[in-house]
Amino acid sequence: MANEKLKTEEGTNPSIQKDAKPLIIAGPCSAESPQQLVEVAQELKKNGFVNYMRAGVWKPRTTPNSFEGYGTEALIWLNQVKQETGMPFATEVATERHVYECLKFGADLLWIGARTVSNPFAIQEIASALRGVQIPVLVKNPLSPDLKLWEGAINRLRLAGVKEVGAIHRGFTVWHASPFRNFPMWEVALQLKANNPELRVISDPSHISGDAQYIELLSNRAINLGFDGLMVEVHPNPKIALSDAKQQLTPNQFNLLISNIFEAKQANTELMNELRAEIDALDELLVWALSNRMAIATEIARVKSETGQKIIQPDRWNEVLNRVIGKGHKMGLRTDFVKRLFNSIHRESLQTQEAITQNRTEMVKFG
Ligand SMILES: O=C(O)C(=O)C[C@]1(C(=O)O)C=C[C@@H](O)C=C1
Repeated sequence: MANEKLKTEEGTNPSIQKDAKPLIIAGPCSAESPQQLVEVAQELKKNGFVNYMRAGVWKPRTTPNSFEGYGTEALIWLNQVKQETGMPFATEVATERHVYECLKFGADLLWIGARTVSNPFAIQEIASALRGVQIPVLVKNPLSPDLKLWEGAINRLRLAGVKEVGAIHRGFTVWHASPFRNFPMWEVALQLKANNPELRVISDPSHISGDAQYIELLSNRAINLGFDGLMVEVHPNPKIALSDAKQQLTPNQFNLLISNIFEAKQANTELMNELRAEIDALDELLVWALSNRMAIATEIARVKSETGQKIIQPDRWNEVLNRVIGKGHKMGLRTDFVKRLFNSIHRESLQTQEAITQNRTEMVKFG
């Protein structure tokens, strides 16, 4: 991968504090077995961009009898995988007990899901359980586009003393036909960012789309809008996933996604810098040319005042204008633009000349 600068540094304690690097969290929707977790952790480690491996342990499911996660047993697996691979892990908590279990088994980051964030009692319970503990916590947006409720949950954690709080945009639940599972309503998350410039806000294209085919599109959109990172679901074999099979990427698809987004972005930045440097150089030439032109107009003004010629010379000006319009046309410039630009230069030239001749008349009168 070309974009070495953005890679996570080996051995550094991952943090969610704002810095230049994107915060990347990836991994399966649910922790399904120790083998599944080792396999995905090794792949994510190889990718080099991933700060935390995600895996759901307790799954708040919409429909009863869906797979609800392996609970504490899965935390034991995650802890072992972390020892083996060195990959820090993140999981979702919804109750006080979840927080205690996660802390006991060495979770490195916690997130709070949309359903839980929608309930201030649940958030307060989690915030109180986190008092005095330093672990990064990310708060997903609530189910409805209620910015105050989202900010309220973030503030409850801050008031409990959690220093590293961030946010995850996972879209909003709507009742209408849409290609996406959730409605992105980017403006809500952007407003959260605007209100809290220090807050790291990442996007979760897997939950917004509910469909692996839209993840690149949504990830690109998020990064271009200035989100601070991504949370993406990755499974060694999505087809057999126990939850959200349709929205999980294979490790290869994930590697491609990351290289497409960040390498393309870096290439774009380099190209932009080169192009802007060229514009700067040309602007300097323009200013140099304008300043020289004005110096010559000043010289002409002196000659005019000595020989009694009028400052404005319509015939000469038409000649100048037609020549530059003709040249401009050949070089792809619109006539209207060249006309406006040169008429403005002419006005400045006339003003400069008037000031000069005025001065000279006064000098003759009084001096
Ligand atoms: O050619 C002149 O007489 C000038 O003073 C120069 C200039 C110009 O800026 O190009 C300025 C005023 C005239 O109306 C025509 C042309």
